[in-house]
Amino acid sequence: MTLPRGLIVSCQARADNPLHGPQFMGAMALAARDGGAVAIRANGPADVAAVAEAGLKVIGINKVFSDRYPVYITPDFVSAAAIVEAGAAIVALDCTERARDGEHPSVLIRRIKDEIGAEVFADISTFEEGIKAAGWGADYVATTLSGYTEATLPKPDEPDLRLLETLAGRLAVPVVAEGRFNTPDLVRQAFTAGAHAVVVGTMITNPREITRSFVQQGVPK
Ligand SMILES: CC(=O)N[C@H](C=O)[C@@H](O)[C@H](O)[C@H](O)COP(=O)(O)O
Repeated sequence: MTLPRGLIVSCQARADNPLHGPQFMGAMALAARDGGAVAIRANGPADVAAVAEAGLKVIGINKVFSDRYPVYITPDFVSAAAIVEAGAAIVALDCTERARDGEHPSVLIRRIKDEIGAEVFADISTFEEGIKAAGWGADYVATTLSGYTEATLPKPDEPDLRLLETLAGRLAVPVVAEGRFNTPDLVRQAFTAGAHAVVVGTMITNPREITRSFVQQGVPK
């Protein structure tokens, strides 16, 4: 287990976001590091290589979208190998048992650990998925996909503290809180509920969404 305890900042911006690109994500990672983050989560080889410059542990993902399958977070071995090559020591992947084009997550976990020597961070959405992922050998289990799978829709505004707490009470591997931990108070609650670390994305690294939230909640119509 190499992931430090503390705040992890997710530095991601899709192609439609004005901050898309490794230059911006690299700068975000430096800012997060200087603010006290202990690790960075980033998407795709170019961004992973850029955020690695900050010198923190990188949890890499490789989003590959398909018309036919719902799984998109590092869906196969090739996508995992590419981000390890770019500098990620930890690979996060969808460990739900939803349909995918290729190997089962249990096989992917074993191959990533044995063939490329990276740790595996399991993104799950339910208690059962978390138990299974740990049984398959995942080094970390995270609540990332709660609210995003058929079993957990519709997505609430709040994070899934209950899932976090039940997993942390049961698993021997570290459980990471991720998804809608939008305030320092929610981060504190996550640690109280047993989180080893907490990943915050949107509320730190997405100024467009932060602005939208101010406009929607603060500006009179
Ligand atoms: C479901 C999915 O694809 N989540 C992604 C996973 O990498 C990211 O889009 C999220 O921003 C990240 O999980 C952090 O969560 P939040 O932005 O809520 O703090």
